[in-house]
Amino acid sequence: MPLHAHKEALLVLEDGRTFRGESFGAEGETFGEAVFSTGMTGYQETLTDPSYHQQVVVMTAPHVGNTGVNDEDPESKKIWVAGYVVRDPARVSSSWRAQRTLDDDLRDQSVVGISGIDTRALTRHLRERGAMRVGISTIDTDPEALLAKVRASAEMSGANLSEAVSTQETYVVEAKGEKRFTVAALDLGIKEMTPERMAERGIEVHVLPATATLEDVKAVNPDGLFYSNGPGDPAATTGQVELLQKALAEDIPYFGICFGNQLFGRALGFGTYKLKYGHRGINQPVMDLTTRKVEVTAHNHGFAVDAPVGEETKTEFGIATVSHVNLNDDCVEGLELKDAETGKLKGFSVQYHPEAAAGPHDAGYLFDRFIATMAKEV
Ligand SMILES: NC(=O)CC[C@H](N)C(=O)O
Repeated sequence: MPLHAHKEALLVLEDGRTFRGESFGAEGETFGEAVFSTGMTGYQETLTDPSYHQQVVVMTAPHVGNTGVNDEDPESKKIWVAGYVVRDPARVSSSWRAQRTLDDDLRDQSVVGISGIDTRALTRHLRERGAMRVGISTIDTDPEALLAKVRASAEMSGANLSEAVSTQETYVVEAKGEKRFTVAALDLGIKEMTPERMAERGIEVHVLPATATLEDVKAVNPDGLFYSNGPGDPAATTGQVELLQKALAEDIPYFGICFGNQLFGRALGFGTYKLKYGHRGINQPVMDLTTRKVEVTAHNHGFAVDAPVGEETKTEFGIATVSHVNLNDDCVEGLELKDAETGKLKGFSVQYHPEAAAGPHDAGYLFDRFIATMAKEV
């Protein structure tokens, strides 16, 4: 299937750097935070990850769209990225699983993209100057005019976005085989693979809206509480931090992924901060400080927890420690909370993605650790 005939498109960064390319996907104008993903595979999963809400994703992989689009790989019901920047879109989709082209999907879902961009130069710019706001337009190709709109657009710092992407209604993902545990999972932007990974281990997952209360959580009679990944600034997501504190005070075992790690950190009294350009890709090396084992892991985060590595922190809920660190930049990648008296694990979280779609499955053991925590075995 050939690409549609394309017209000129313009990309302008907040600091004034400008790139010219061609329209890819929908025509129009879009704004967001420019971030780059280094994943060489998994563009469908990236596009449909709700954590990318209000972000314009730059793909460092030079060829995007080669295997087209299917209805099996998405991580949610729609494409969430605010815009999409690629070097060279595939002219032909080639896979027995392909149902449509990527270009068609972007058009159908009104996602504005740009192709023909020197994504290597753009990525180096973001790496050196940091993530920043960006605009893409096929209708206003005057750089000065677009720059003014970029500078007037919303910032990621201070943005509370999880409620906008969350389910409105609770739904249940049934356990596969024998049901062993019930988990209340707060949907802050959950990816479909996460309840799936729990269900295949015998967990019945009740996915709750981001606005759920402690009563809603307890109504499920859960063995454990889970917080998902999600978009936005953890410092702006206060209601969910309060809910987590109440659950920890009631000794409900906890597991959090990505945003769920940042909110766990805040619930324990640590701060969070914005990374210069974040981690987005599927080959980030992380060390488990307990076992000293290194995992290759999938990431998508722009914020991180500020907690001391190698030190115990006394909190009102127990003793907190940093469990995992990133070997590229020493950033905190996991937290653990133990009961001050018994030393039993009360909760833990990781900044990366053990459900890994796309990505390596090195960190899949963390779902088993959640089961062991709920079973009070660790
Ligand atoms: N994938 C996520 O959960 C991202 C968390 C948060 N929005 C960040 O960018 O750091």
